[in-house]
Amino acid sequence: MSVVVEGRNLHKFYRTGDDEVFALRDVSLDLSQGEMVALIGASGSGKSTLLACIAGLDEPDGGYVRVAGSRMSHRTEAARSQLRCRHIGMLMQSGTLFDHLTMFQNIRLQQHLVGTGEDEDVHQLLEKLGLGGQGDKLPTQLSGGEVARGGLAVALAGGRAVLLCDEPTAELDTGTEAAILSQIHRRCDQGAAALVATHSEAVARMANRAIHLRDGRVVDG
Ligand SMILES: Nc1ncnc2c1ncn2[C@@H]1O[C@H](COP(=O)(O)OP(=O)(O)OP(=O)(O)O)[C@@H](O)[C@H]1O
Repeated sequence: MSVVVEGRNLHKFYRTGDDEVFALRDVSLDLSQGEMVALIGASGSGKSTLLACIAGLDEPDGGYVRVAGSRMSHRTEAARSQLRCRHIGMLMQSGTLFDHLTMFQNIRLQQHLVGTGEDEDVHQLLEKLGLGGQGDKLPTQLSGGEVARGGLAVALAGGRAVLLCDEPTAELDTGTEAAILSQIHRRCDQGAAALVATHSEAVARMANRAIHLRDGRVVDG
């Protein structure tokens, strides 16, 4: 299977006052089509920073990221956004849905950004995630578990090649966790690559392999 995300020698540090925090130290990784990879590490080990650098939401201070053959890092914000919209679906703990749009409209917006337009059936996507009949509701009218599944619907919309998930099942009941994981897994079976930052053993068990981070470095198990 071909490599869709390539991260090489990534370094990232944050400066707060006189202090520097090294969030990533020489991190390299490949994600290939069809694989679900768990990103595991203690709080503060650099998981969110790595996801942000891959997604082009942040720039690494050293090294580079390529997504679907195009350079993501060290480009203008507009170029990074365009590449992200086209190739990356993101599932965060919060903030992936627009509160003033219904679930249906949230998904349509993503499809529009990806350019898949009317090809994909929104009702079917909602149905698959157990949200049939919730399409006309605003995210604020849904439960926590429904919002989480709605976030996944948005991440899956448009059939993008890469899924980046940051603690997608934290604080969810086991039923919702299982529903979300099985949909991520299914999308990988269809050819996507997923990187899932997690503390959850259930996620780690379901993944094809795991990348462990400690103090910003990739370590063995
Ligand atoms: N904007 C920032 N400014 C300063 N330091 C930051 C910033 N963002 C992250 N850090 C620091 O960088 C390190 C890595 O943080 P990061 O959020 O990537 O870890 P994480 O593994 O995702 O943690 P968690 O599991 O708690 O979400 C931590 O030491 C954190 O305090």
